Amino acid sequence: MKFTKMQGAGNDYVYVDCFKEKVQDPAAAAIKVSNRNFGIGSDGLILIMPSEVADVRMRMFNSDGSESEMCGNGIRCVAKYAYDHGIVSKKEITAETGAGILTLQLFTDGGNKVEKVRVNMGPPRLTRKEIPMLGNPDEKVVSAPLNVLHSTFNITCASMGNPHCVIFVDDVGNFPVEKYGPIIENHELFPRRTNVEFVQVVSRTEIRQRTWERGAGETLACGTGSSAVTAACVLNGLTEKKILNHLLGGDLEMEWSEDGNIYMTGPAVEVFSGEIDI
Ligand SMILES: N[C@H](CCC[C@H](N)C(=O)O)C(=O)O
Repeated sequence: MKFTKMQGAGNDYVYVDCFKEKVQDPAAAAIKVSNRNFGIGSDGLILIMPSEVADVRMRMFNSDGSESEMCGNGIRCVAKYAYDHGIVSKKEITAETGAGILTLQLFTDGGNKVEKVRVNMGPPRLTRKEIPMLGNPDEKVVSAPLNVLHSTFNITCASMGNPHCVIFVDDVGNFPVEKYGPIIENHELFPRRTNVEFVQVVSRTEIRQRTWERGAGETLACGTGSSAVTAACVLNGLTEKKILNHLLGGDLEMEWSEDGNIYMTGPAVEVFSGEIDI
């Protein structure tokens, strides 16, 4: 199988061009290629596929083999791959994902390669039934208490096609993400598990985020997570609607626009290509 390794803000995936390649068992392939000792090393596997309703289609598998509806850092890399490798020739493209059809705007460098992508991530879905979460299906979850081990956290939850649970902390750099992340990911409140974002508010326009991803553990960045966090910051009255988010692997520019959609702008980088037996 031919592949291309790409990363967006340090959130790295193995990308396969399914305009050319066929992947029989993507869940098994994701587990194999993601392994950082016995495989290529990545947070998961992303398939770049033809679509009947958009310019390109993305399917995304976590490093544990589970499939997610959406991946924010991944969709920017899919757009870069599609443009740089001649699948599309426009700078505004559409992509079919498990979270619907998204519109992306591509920004190129001097060599006409994509270096930055702005994605309309759509609106945050805020009710329990949309996330999904147990409890009153039509209720929003904004700063609701959740007991974990011997601590109580106030959680704000949103779906960007995939589920997110946002928790504000004082010192995100020293927060024990590995201790609380997996317990919240697998908490009975979330029937499809959840991604967990820990966030420190720096100012009305700047935040820091660390992410415990469903199916992958702590990663250097999460684009859908950053979108859910943007909504959570505003819903809790902590920031403006336009913020700069510092993640472990880089920065994302975020905006919850007046049109109700969340816009994410960030880098997309091709690292190397190769072939692997699967
Ligand atoms: N890192 C990705 C999200 C992966 C989400 C995945 N872990 C899930 O199961 O939903 C992003 O940039 O949006």
